[in-house]
Amino acid sequence: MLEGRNLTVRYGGFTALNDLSVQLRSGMVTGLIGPNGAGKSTLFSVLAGSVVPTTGQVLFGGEDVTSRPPVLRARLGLGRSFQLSRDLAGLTVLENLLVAQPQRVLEGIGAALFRRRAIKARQAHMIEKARGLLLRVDLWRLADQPSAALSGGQKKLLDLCRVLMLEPSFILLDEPSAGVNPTRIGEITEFIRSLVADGVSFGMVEHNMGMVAALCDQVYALAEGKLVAEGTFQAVTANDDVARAYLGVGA
Ligand SMILES: Nc1ncnc2c1ncn2[C@@H]1O[C@H](COP(=O)(O)OP(=O)(O)OP(=O)(O)O)[C@@H](O)[C@H]1O
Repeated sequence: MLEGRNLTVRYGGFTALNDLSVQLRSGMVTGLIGPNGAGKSTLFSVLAGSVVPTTGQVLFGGEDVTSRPPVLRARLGLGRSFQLSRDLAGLTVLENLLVAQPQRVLEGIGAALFRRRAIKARQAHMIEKARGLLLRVDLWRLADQPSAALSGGQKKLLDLCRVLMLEPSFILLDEPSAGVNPTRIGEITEFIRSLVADGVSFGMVEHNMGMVAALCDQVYALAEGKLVAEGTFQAVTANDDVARAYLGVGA
């Protein structure tokens, strides 16, 4: 489980998150929804480790990770999506996955003798892993193409495959439907579903309510840095306070 306890984030005098607590349970997909400026991205960043909360705690699998940066959270099995960066856009589809793996440096005198063989074996293993993932999302046929040539939806799938190279147990997704042609959103939804069936848990910030309805087992609705409602998609969207928050009407 990924848990945020009493999270507050202040930027100068502005409170972006106000004593907010969430529990993103294992084995399911949790959606973080709310109108613009509600604090979703801030909460995502705090859970992922790129923002340290002013007060409050983040626990992953019961361990306090509040001040651990994303790279250390990744080692514990917490992955997060990144938009395709300009650096990676110049690489091929396959290369994008091969750079995802952190280098494991072999140490010691004896290790030096075996290093070259170990690196070769490791590369072969990574290529096999990347191939398996790319086959699942129908991108293997484009393995040697520059990733910049992919469609918005294909880039999202590639982005997700890059996260999966690190074999996380829990993945945070920042707007998986953003920049994707609406007719292709179903493919991303299906891939996430298949990963949940494999045992991967997800938390996602998402504006597309169709995708939230199709994927999320539990939903947290935020407004003005606070929690407005939590529960199933149906329960949360039927909540009057949530409706008011989206309409911008004072409670
Ligand atoms: N680094 C920052 N410095 C100052 N204010 C910030 C900073 N980051 C976010 N904010 C403010 O905190 C509030 C919450 O922003 P956040 O991006 O978390 O909202 P959001 O729910 O993700 O919105 P959107 O759906 O528009 O992305 C906003 O009013 C925003 O202007």
